[in-house]
Amino acid sequence: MRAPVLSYVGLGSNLGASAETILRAVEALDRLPSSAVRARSQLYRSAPVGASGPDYVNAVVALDTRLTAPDLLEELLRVELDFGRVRPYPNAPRTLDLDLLLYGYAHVQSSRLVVPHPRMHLRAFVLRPLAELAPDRVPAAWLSETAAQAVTLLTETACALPRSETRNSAGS
Ligand SMILES: Nc1ncnc2c1ncn2[C@@H]1O[C@H](COP(=O)(O)OP(=O)(O)OP(=O)(O)O)[C@@H](O)[C@H]1O
Ligand SMILES: Nc1nc2c(c(=O)[nH]1)N=C(CO)CN2
Repeated sequence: MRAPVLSYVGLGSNLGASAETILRAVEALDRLPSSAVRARSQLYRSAPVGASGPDYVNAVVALDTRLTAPDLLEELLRVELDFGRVRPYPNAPRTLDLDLLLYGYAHVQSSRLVVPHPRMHLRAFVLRPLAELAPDRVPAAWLSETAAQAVTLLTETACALPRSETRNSAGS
């Protein structure tokens, strides 16, 4: 059996009940085959970057997975569809966006998947929650270069569901 790989997945939503959607999506990620959510960041609110529309809610999870990176991407795309994701035009508001930010220390470059995520270093809405979970994966220069982007913490009391529990082994 493959050894588990610690990956980091970014979650975003700016359509519907976004905070609740993010928390339910974390539960869906924890149910992925051969995978387990190890930790979830707090939730953050920010204006859309490079787009117009409602504010986003963003978070990051640490996901232990025995799936390959391409298989994990397929699962993420399936979960997005389960949450009603449609793509009418680039950067359109979305019920749920899942980005594979990091897959261990692997570098992946194919027509369908690029890891580390090629725009993560430009996005405070990714770096702030990722730095909570994995400060060693977020260079200080990236944080300072994105410091002007306003990202505010959503209070946990505003969220309907509790933080996900940490589990000890990567799925079955
Ligand atoms: N690391 C990655 N994580 C998620 N999708 C990726 C990744 N690398 C490449 N992709 C590809 O990007 C495609 C389009 O993704 P999507 O429509 O969610 O983009 P987006 O979230 O609007 O923009 P951005 O990629 O800038 O966050 C996916 O179908 C997938 O094949
Ligand atoms: N604040 C914020 N802005 C964005 C986001 C996002 O998740 N949060 N996602 C985008 C495309 O993935 C484009 N812009």
